[in-house]
Amino acid sequence: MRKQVLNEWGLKADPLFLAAGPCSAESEEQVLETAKALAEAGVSFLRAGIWKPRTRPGSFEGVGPEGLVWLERARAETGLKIGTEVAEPAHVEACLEHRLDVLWIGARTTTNPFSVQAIADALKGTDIPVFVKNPMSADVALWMGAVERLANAGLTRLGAIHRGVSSSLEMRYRNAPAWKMPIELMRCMPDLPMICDPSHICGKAGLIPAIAQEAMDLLFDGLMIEVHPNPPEALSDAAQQLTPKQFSELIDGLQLPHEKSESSSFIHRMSALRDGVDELDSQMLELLGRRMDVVREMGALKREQNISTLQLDRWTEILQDRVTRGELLNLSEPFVQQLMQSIHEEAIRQQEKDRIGL
Ligand SMILES: C=C(O[C@@H]1C=C(C(=O)O)C=C[C@H]1O)C(=O)O
Repeated sequence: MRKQVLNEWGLKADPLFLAAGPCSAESEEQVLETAKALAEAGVSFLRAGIWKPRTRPGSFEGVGPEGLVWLERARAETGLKIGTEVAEPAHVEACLEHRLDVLWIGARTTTNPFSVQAIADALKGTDIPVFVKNPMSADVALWMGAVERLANAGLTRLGAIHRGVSSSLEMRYRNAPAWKMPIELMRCMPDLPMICDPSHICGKAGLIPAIAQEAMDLLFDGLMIEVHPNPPEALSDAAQQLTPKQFSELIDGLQLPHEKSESSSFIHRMSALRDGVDELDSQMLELLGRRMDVVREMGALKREQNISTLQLDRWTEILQDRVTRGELLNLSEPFVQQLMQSIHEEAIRQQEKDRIGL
């Protein structure tokens, strides 16, 4: 259904919505060469950064409005639709002047509601499709807020792009995939088209196919992928851009799963397994409830003796022990850590609730 909406906006989404093109427009030749190579690959729109927000100054910051002329020429020569990232009202005005087909708001901009509101105001009276990338931090409310600001400005053709979140703990990827964020947005805004940007999650070309496939398995409607005719020479994000050939191979190799099956044996077997999960979840919740009963009793004892709620040595010992036990049960360290941290936070809340009367 979300794919159908994209098709209605004139953005080809069958079987997949695909946005591809260079991280940055660098020269007219580079834009045209990429566009021609992608015209055959069934992409929904040609993407190219015109204004590049870089982490530190001094690196290539985009060619500016001149690049919009190159995009228009690419559209005229190939028939591809064209889109770029906007970060401020002046960008919006320039893009509307050059009749871009699609815009997106980048992760850094989504982080700031002032910027998003200024863009929404500049877009009032138009109904150009706008995609909102997730904010840099794992904050779904900010992401939803940006979509809502655009909707409140009267825009109806809205979508989301997931590009991962920065994390000091993530070693493998440039940005942690943090799939729970787009999944939560899909749950809260089920009609919003949801695209994945594996280029920014991965940061390295070689990792992109696996993440693109994972996005398909998680019901994303499409992909936005950086493609450059000569990635090593790219002026920005050289390591994560694919050649047009690599892009086509990636798309050809994707498996597109269905959400539901008609097979009665599958339905029957899944239903039995789901009953098992329901039962285990119910036992798990009961155990957690009992754990909290014990925790509250400890809280009462501490209160009587004026002992601190937080017991750092005990907590450190618990965390280490549970991670080790989890590994024996095939549970990953980050998962057990997060689980135990959530449980500990609730334990503190329960003990403090009795203590400070919250
Ligand atoms: C339950 C206690 O209080 C806190 C909660 C803990 C827990 O949930 O396991 C551990 C240490 C304390 O920070 C305790 O002191 O043992």
